[in-house]
Amino acid sequence: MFTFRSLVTNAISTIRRMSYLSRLGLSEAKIKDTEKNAGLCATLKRMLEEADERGVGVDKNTGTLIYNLATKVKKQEHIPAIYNLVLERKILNDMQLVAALEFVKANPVKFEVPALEDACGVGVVVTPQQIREAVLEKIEKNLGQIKTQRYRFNSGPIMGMIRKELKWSDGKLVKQEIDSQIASILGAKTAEDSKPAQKKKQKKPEKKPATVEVKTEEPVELSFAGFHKPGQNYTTEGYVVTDNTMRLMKEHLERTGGQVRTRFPPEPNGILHIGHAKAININFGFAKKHDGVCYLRYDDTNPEKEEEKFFTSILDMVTWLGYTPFKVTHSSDNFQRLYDLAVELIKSGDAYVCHQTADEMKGFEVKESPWRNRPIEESLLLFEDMKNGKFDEGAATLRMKCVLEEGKLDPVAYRIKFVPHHRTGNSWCVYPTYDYTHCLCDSFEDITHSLCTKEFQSRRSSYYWLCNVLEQYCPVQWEYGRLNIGYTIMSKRKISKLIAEGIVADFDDPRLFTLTALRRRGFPPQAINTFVKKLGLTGALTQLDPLMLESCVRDELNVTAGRVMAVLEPLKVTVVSCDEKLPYSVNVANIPGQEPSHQVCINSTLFIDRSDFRITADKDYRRLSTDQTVGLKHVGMVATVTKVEHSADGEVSEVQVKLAKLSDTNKPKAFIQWVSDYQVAEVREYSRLFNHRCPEDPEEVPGGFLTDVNTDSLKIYAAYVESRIGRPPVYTNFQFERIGYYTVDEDSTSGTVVFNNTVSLREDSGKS
Ligand SMILES: Nc1ncnc2c1ncn2[C@@H]1O[C@H](COP(=O)(O)OP(=O)(O)OP(=O)(O)O)[C@@H](O)[C@H]1O
Ligand SMILES: NC(=O)CC[C@H](N)C(=O)O
Repeated sequence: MFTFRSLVTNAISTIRRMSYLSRLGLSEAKIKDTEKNAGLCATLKRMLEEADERGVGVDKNTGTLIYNLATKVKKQEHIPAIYNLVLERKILNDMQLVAALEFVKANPVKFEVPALEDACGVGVVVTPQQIREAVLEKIEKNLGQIKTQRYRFNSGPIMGMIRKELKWSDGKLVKQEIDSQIASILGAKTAEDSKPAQKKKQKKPEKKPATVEVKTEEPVELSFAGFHKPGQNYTTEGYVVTDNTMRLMKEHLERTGGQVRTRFPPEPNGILHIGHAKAININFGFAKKHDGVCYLRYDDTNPEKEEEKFFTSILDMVTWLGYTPFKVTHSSDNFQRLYDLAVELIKSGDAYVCHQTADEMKGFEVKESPWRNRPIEESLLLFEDMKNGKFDEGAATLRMKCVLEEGKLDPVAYRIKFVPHHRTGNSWCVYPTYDYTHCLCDSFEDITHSLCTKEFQSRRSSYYWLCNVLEQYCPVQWEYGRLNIGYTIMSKRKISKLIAEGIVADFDDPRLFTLTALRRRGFPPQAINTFVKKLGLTGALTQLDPLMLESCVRDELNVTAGRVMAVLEPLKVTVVSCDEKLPYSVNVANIPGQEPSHQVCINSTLFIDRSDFRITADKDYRRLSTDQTVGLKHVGMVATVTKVEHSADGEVSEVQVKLAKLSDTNKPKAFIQWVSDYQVAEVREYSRLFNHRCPEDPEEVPGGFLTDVNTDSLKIYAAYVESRIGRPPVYTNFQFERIGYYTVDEDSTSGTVVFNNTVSLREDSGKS
């Protein structure tokens, strides 16, 4: 309950806090914000006390410098050296302060004060005369523009150039000088000068022609801005510098020659999905861009889930996406080395054998292990017992004495599993965990950038801690956003469920978003790479719409897929008369605007799609009917219906037409595809496997993802396709004119080609 006394005490303490924070010249809002950060408040208080002890007055400028130093500095131990320069009035502005902070960041272990002073321009005086002369020179160079643009002239670039030339000049003085020199050239502002600038009329973008455009765009590139240079690990946020850091870094650089080294580290417990394509592009792409190398490292520390077929298919997919690993390695290559280091970790008192159960360790508010402080000798013996199979599974673990970011205490380094390993057989019954293995394997491989998804951010502290405590070279971990796609699921366990329920055929069912499924559906690897690159390193945390990926696929196939005429539901058309002698052939480019070409031949029997004929046309219907003509693609003919035949059940069974040469007087509303010399092919049409964007979200789908399955996601047609294409190799891409893109499926036989629908021609018709 609030008493009058407590209210008064609170008010007094607020006034006290306010009074020292307000000495810094901060706004009230900033003071309120700062008060929320007890650590920062304590630092600021200490700094002000020091200024008082040394008798240095704190004016507004010094106040701002103090506040900026306290908030921008990454390591508390760097404050005294820089603060000293502030109190000695040697650092006078923010630019110098930033330079000082940069300097200490780049020299984390030791630095001499004169070098620091040099780096932040202590004692460098830029006189008003120097500023005047530099401004004059730039103004003269831009005189023409200044006179025509008058007060609309953008002086920003001049300002930038001068700040570069006269590095420690006072920005305010430079700006004043530029303004005053411009004013002396132009004289007072006129009424015209004060009018708002007229916006340039923007030309309406021209409507895209319906024909195919040849892509001229540069390939999309991922931007890796912000990543550190090899050797500069210690400049990165949160990196921990120890007495060994610089020595280990020097040795690392001697081994690598300063080369960028990354790794793509999948667990070989399933096949890769579209999310992994992002990880592959980031790891291989970054290395490639910097003439570096990327390892493919199988993170094989969970023996029960690993299978040979996964190892093979992972490498297969990396290669398919166009990347070649520098070396293929395995975490298990290092099992002995990792074990030896674990022994060292126990010896240094940084790990212990624990007998808490998995349940006791779960959650975040767990109690400290009662075995945490057991004698080192005891842990050494017990760890050996663990290795020698003297404990049951779950009866003992090796735990590291460190705290994860989220407050989780003492992550497990080793657990017991009586499971033979795919590569090491029965040699081991203790297996290292991700937290123990990953950073050390990165270190052994001299990885410079350990790139992983955001959920590993909370493991950064244990990553750095372990490398440092074992005195191993410590790479830098960088995180990027996970890629998730809507209307599908990617978890291996859930896909297995779909297979078990008979909803999809296997992991490579073209309705899934695994990489093998996308290859089978005809998605070109280049399109997948472009999609991932367009998203960039960050990316939505929510589900992206698959339409974005499909659009990249269309762009790619538009310029690479050969054109073919096909009809999914054939309707027989008999030509009763024709201006040309039948059969009649023409030459058609395989891909518009490109070589080579092929012949299409029309004869007196042809087939069109059922959807392209109606008995009568309404005003929106543009294709063939008894009262409307239609053009036949490529041959320049116009069809007019002369008779319609029906089968016994009343369905249209045949249409008879006469064909006239296309002329200025008989132009039809539309041209349709047709086939004369055809082969029958099986065409599989797919639509989304799930009805909701997030089938795993209980709010969207309370009944669970299995209840959200679209039961109509596969349709099979016995289509007629131009016979000239014969038996094309599996994964050959085609555009079925006016329908969509298709690829040859591996189920094709010597008798029948099976096609999978890749995407429709246009986005809207792709929606199910
Ligand atoms: N959806 C995703 N988006 C981007 N990167 C991913 C995605 N899924 C996994 N990765 C990254 O790919 C690399 C190898 O992944 P690994 O197969 O071990 O991950 P995982 O999380 O087990 O995948 P899964 O989603 O199949 O469970 C890791 O660096 C991981 O962070
Ligand atoms: N750091 C990482 O990239 C994590 C890789 C690891 N194989 C995992 O996903 O569990």
